[in-house]
Amino acid sequence: MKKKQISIIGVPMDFGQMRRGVDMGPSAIRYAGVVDRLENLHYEIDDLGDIEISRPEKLDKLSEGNLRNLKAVAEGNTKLAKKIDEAINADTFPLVFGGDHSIAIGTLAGVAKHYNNLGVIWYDAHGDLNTAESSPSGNIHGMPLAVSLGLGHPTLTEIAGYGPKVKPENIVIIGARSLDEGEKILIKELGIKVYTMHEIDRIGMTKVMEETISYLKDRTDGVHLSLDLDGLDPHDAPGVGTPVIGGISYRESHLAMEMLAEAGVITSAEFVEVNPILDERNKTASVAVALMGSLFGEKLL
Ligand SMILES: NC(=[NH2+])NCCC[C@H](N)C(=O)O
Ligand SMILES: [Mn+2]
Ligand SMILES: [Mn+2]
Repeated sequence: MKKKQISIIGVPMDFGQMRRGVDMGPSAIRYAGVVDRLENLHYEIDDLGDIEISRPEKLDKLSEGNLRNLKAVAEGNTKLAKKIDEAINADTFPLVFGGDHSIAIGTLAGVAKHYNNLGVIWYDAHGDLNTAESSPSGNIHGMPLAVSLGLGHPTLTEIAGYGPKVKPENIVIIGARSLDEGEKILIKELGIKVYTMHEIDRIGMTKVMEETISYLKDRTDGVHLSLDLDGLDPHDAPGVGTPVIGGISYRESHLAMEMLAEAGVITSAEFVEVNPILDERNKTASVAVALMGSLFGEKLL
């Protein structure tokens, strides 16, 4: 990691899906000791606190078409994009805690304008490539990657006043094992690079990360890591809203983070979908913090 200063930004957002509790993710991750962990690695940490997200009880849950809570999701992400922008202008590394994965819309809106060719590693069981038309659920947390490609409702694709944020050839999805039909079509049409669980089983995480790193190094000038905890197997990360069995192991995930640290390619990161209500004694938040340790260069010896 190039920058020695990290800005932590919490996003207690749960409007991108239907299970309450994921808004407590940022607290759970802090409680699991993230600041000490990163300070021990000699980073200077500035915890900027949480983005203000309206409470659902107060909200007129304005949905549009098949886009649940569209207005609330757009509002939160607009604020987030601004905060990210400030963190990067202050020459710090933005480290974002979710919240559901719809917050990647705001993170990428804030990050992408600082790069000509931003790369994205999407570590996830899902593709999150749905649009209102293809989504089986209407949940916006299943859409952020499509939105960042410029596909979807303009209220989302134009956040921060520009779009698209990323190019399909600069994206690598790792850990996919649950894709909707429309997502599969889009992946083929756009030629997005995907390592499904099949490839991870077959060639191993070492090869997957070697290939990912050299692929992105060649074509990008910065790489954002968007890590959905449901990319991991539910055995290791049970506290998520949309678990899918047969996922990436704790060990493989550490290896992936260690290889990213060694390569020094990551320029911003977010850890999302931690839901303490569904968790077992804060296990998933602790796993997230352990992975952040590896991402920022922690070693045993
Ligand atoms: N970030 C997530 N956990 N996304 C899950 C998405 C699930 C499903 N593909 C949907 O669109 O509803
Ligand atoms: Mn997911
Ligand atoms: Mn996701």
